[in-house]
This record gives sequence, structure tokens and C-alpha cells, in this order.
Amino acid sequence: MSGLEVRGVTARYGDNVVLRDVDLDVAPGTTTAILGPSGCGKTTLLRVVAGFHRPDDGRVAFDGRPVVAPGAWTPPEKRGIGYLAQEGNLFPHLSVGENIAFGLPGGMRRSPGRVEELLELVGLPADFRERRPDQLSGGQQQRVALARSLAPEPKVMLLDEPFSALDAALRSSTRRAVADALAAQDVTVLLVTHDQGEALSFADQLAIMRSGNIVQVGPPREVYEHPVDRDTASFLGDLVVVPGVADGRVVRSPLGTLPQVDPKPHGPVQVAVRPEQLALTPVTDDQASGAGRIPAVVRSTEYFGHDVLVELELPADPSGRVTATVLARVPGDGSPGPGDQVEVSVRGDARLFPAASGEEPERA
Ligand SMILES: Nc1ncnc2c1ncn2[C@@H]1O[C@H](COP(=O)(O)OP(=O)(O)OP(=O)(O)O)[C@@H](O)[C@H]1O
Repeated sequence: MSGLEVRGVTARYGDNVVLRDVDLDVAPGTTTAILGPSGCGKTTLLRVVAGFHRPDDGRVAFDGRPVVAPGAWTPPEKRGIGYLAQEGNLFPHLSVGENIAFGLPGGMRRSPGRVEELLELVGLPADFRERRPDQLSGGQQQRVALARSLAPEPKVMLLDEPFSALDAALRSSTRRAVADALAAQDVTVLLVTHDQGEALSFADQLAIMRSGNIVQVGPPREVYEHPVDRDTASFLGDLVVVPGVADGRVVRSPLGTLPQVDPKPHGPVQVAVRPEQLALTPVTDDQASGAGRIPAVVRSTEYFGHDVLVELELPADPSGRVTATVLARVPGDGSPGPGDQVEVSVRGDARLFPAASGEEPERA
């Protein structure tokens, strides 16, 4: 049984169909991130689950109990959900304690000590109870808003871009505090985001959405390493793509001859790897070229501290023509500089996608 089950949900605004036959299962007590470009329907899906938008078709069930189905409709306030949006929307005239107590059935008097418990759950000291929201940082405000939404002990928690208003440093510490609090409550979580790193690090399951459809669902690592198509692959992070020719056993490309993993197409393909899959070895005059390594020249570098993006030209063809320009991501210390000769090798598996129409494959 799923903590949250979405089946065949179709939804529209007027004539504009924004969800098309969406299916999604979230196991009880786990977190699923929905990731997709702006306007693909993420928030609408959250609104359907919450009961703020009625779908045209399909069903939604919590712990096997339908809340939307043909002939069944549970209003939002009876669904047992918590909702945390981008701005926590705390009541500015109430103290932190009063804000949290607002979410408690019967208020603070009925549940003595519960406000302090919830503050501790979200990693804030008990004396924050007396503060006003404007005496808190953005991240602390989001934690209080989370404590307020967790107060009624929801079964399902919906998070709509809850960290996007925070700066980078606050975002990662708030994200960790929120993840810990949610894990301790054993709540089923649906997170909407268009931050790839957030989706990959926060969730147990990742659902990629495009134009109202879920195109891939799986553990974050699997989706990152085995994306179903090129759009999904590039949406999740930098991608190096070169043309290649596959024979069912190996694929030949400017990145060398690489073993084929499933699927095993024949003929022209696009060969895709992540920049961090490209390993660089410096070339010295007295050194013979290593097996499986492709000579390349560094065109430029971009320094990010923890790593460096190295732009490389692969002059593999005998005429000296540049066959491809690719990016490698290497550790920040001791990376090569512009004009350096290096050798490139591919670590791990390359993904193969159908050749772009009209593109002539180049043979390495
Ligand atoms: N209340 C509304 N009335 C009419 N159209 C709407 C309404 N809300 C959203 N839409 C449209 O529905 C589509 C999906 O919107 P939705 O907000 O679900 O996308 P999203 O993936 O959450 O986008 P974003 O990441 O930008 O928040 C968009 O084309 C949007 O313009």
C-alpha cells in the first residue's frame, strides 16, 4: 500500500490541459521530489493532492483511502495534510509559540509542552517561543512554519519550493533540519522543486515531470545515472554529448571506443556522459599515449573552488580538425590550464540516445 497514490490524474485550467494521465506512488514515510521545468504542472499536481484543485479525471488515495475518485471527494481540511510553501506565511502579529499553537487541535492549552516539542523537532531552542517572526532569519521562519504544519500530525506533507526564498548557505542548513524533522515524524512527503541538487539530495524518489506528464520515476541516483532521454539527462545536470556510431557491442565516437550497455542500438547515436566522468591525464613529451585515452587540448577553464570545468578540444582526426569540444569537471587543485595537452578517458558507462534528426554522425 502506498502512503500516497495518484492514478490517471488529468487536470486543466479552462481549455488548458496541464496534467495528463499522471500516475505516482509514494511509499509511506518516504519523500518524493517532483522536478520539472517551470509551467510543467508541478504545483497543480500538489494542488490536486491537497484538494485545492479538482481534477477532471483520475484518483488520489492516502494510505489506500481515496480522497479523490469518481464519486468521492474529501475536502482539503479533512485530508490530514500539511502544506509548506515558499514563504512560510507566519502570522506577523503572533509570537512563534502562538503561530505553532495555531496548528494544534485545541490550541496551546489542550497540549501543554507540545510547542516546545515541535520547536525541538525543527531544531530551534524553546525560548524562541516568545519571539516574533520578524526577529527570525528566513530559515528559522521556515522551520517555525514547518513546526506549525506538523502540529496536527499530518499523514502527508506537501512542500512547494519551501527553500527557494533562502540564500544558498541557509538553504542547505534549513533543508537538513527540515529533512530530519520530517524523518522523525514518519510522514509521507511530496516536494515540488526546480532545483536539481535539492531534488537529488533531499528525496528517496525522484519524479521528472514535463508538459503535464511524469516521464521518469526512480531513486535519485538511478534517474541521474540512467535518464530515459536526453532532455531528462540535461535537465538533471551538465551533459557532454558527442555523435557516435554503435554496432551493438561498442560505440565509436570522438571520446574513443566505448563498450555499449543497454540499450544496444545500431547505427548513428548520441553518446552522452557527465563532465565528472571524463578523467584527464597530463601529457609529457616522453610519455606514450595510454590505451583508451584520447589526446585533447585545453581551450579554457572555469574555476569554482571545489572543482574546475575544463573545456577541451578533441583533435582526433588525422587532418588535425577538431572533432568535438567537451567539458570535463575535475578537482579544483592542480587542474590543467589553457593550451595544455592532456589525455581524456571515460569513467563508467556512457548513455546512448537516438541521433538527432538531420545530424550526420562523425566517425572518430
Ligand atoms: N490558476 C490558474 N489558472 C489558469 N492557468 C493556470 C493557473 N495556475 C497555473 N496555470 C497554468 O498551468 C500550467 C502549469 O502551472 P503550474 O503552476 O502547475 O506549473 P509549475 O510546474 O508548478 O511551474 P513553476 O515551476 O513555474 O511554479 C502553466 O501553464 C500555468 O500557466
